[in-house]
Parts: sequence; C-alpha cells; structure tokens
Amino acid sequence: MSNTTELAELSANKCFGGWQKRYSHKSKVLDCEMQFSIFFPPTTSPDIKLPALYWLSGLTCTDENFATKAGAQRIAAELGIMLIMPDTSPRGDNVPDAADGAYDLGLGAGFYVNATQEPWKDHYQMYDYIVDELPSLISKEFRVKDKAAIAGHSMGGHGALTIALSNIKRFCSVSAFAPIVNPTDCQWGQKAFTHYLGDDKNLWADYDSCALMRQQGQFLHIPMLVDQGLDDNFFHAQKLTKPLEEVAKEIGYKAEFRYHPGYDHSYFFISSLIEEHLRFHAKYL
Ligand SMILES: N[C@@H](CCC(=O)N[C@@H](CS)C(=O)NCC(=O)O)C(=O)O
Repeated sequence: MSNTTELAELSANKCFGGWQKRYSHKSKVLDCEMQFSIFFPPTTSPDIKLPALYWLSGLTCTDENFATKAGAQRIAAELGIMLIMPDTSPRGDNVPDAADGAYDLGLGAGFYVNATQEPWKDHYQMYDYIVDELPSLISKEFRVKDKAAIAGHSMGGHGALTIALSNIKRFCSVSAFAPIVNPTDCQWGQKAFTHYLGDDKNLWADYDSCALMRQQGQFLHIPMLVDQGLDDNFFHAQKLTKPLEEVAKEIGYKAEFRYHPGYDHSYFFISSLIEEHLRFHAKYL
C-alpha cells in the first residue's frame, strides 16, 4: 500500500496463503463512504504487478457476498490473481433508496449506470465508479497490471458485459453468470433504467450489452464466457443470457455460451463453476 493511503482497512483474514481484506474509502463520484473487498494472492515479490479480476455482484449484494460464498480464493491463490469486489450501489443515510424498499431499485441495485434523474443522480454514478475511480484508487494503492479481467452475476453480469464491451482496451476478458443482457427489454432493467435514466431510450442503449455488441461487435472483440443455469427462475422471466447469444450468432461474434441443467440463480451455481471462469481469464491476464 502507498504511504499516503486513502483507504481504511476494516478487516484482514489469511486465506489460502494470501489475504482476504476489506477496505473503506471516500468516493468522490458517488459522494459517500464506500466499502470494497480484495483477495490478495500469495506472492513472492511485492514488486510484481499482479493480474486482477473485478467481480460485480447482483441485486441485494454487497462486496461481501462473492467473498464469502463463491469459494474463488483457492484458485485465485493458485493462479496468482487478485480479486477486487466492489459494492453494488452507493451507501449511507444520505443516499436515496426505493420508496417502497424494493430490492431491485436503490440500495444494492445500482445497475452500474450513471444516473441522470432526480433523486438518484447525485450518488448513483456506479459506471464511473467501476470504470474510473475505483481502478485509479487500486492502481495508486496496490501493484496491479493495467489491463484487468471483469466478471459478474445477474445485474453484475450486465455490469461486467456492458463495461467490457464499452472499454475493450481496458479489459482483457469478460465472463458472466446468468447475466441481464437486455435490460431495455426485461422488467428489472426497464424499472431501473426508467428511474435512473428517464425516458431517453438512446441513453438506455449505452447500458445494454445486446445493443453494444450489435453496435461494436463487428469491429471489436473481447474474449467472453457466459454460463446460465437452466433451473434459474429468472432465466426466462428476465430474459437472461439468451438474447446476447442470439446477437453473437447473428453478427458472428466469437463468445462461449453454456447452459447447465439443474442449476439455479444462487451462489451454489457460481461456486460450482467459478474455477472455470478464473482459468478462462488467466489465459488472457
Ligand atoms: N429473490 C432475491 C432476488 C435477488 C437475488 O436473487 N439476488 C442475487 C443476485 S440477482 C444474489 O446474488 N443474492 C445474494 C446471495 O445469494 O447471496 C431476493 O428477493 O432477495
């Protein structure tokens, strides 16, 4: 860590020879105090720039769900990959939440967009937080490679795919579990985008991985792996995964889409396949 740190360490646990840590910091773009988790793999030299993977979680999660439920640390330790786990929305007493306390809007449901509408726009700038502010902070504080991998689940799969497709030079590879791929055409996405972005559907398309792949996929390519459980009760209801596979087929975009009988939407699905995702990213990191 640098001498003039902006981070407060909240916890540190030794894990598979490395360290699982949690930090707090003041976010300028979100205008609130934020927490994030990091797994540091065991390393022989503090001077080596580590490869890093950003994990974006889904609705209702904090930075701690993946850290405690996915079981990713053993393979990350073996592969020498740092795991960076941000929160899913701004937090704090001054941050607006859904009026009815709904789980799919407001706290825990930032959707990785920059809100343009009241009362959200002062704090809900999650796209800028994940793409710019947090990576700048991480590279100031720790030794990490410039290009990172990015992955996520459900709303976080949407975040990972849209951020990777819009920032192909910044990320080496992207993967997702049960991602929302067409938020402009599913209930979760339409609700969130109406609140955060208003009625301007042009703005919505900037955060829709189907639209982004269709726009840019003929010219640009990033290695992509997507896994979907066939017993996931949100698979059909929220049009997860499939619409992006259809766009990929249509435009000839090379990406792997896999469907797994019996698996649901939970972290039991993620923990069953996370090793394959980490090994996939390790080829490009
Ligand atoms: N049925 C859930 C919907 C939310 C949900 O399934 N969240 C997923 C991501 S979309 C999750 O990872 N939940 C936290 C966990 O399983 O640890 C609820 O009402 O809380």
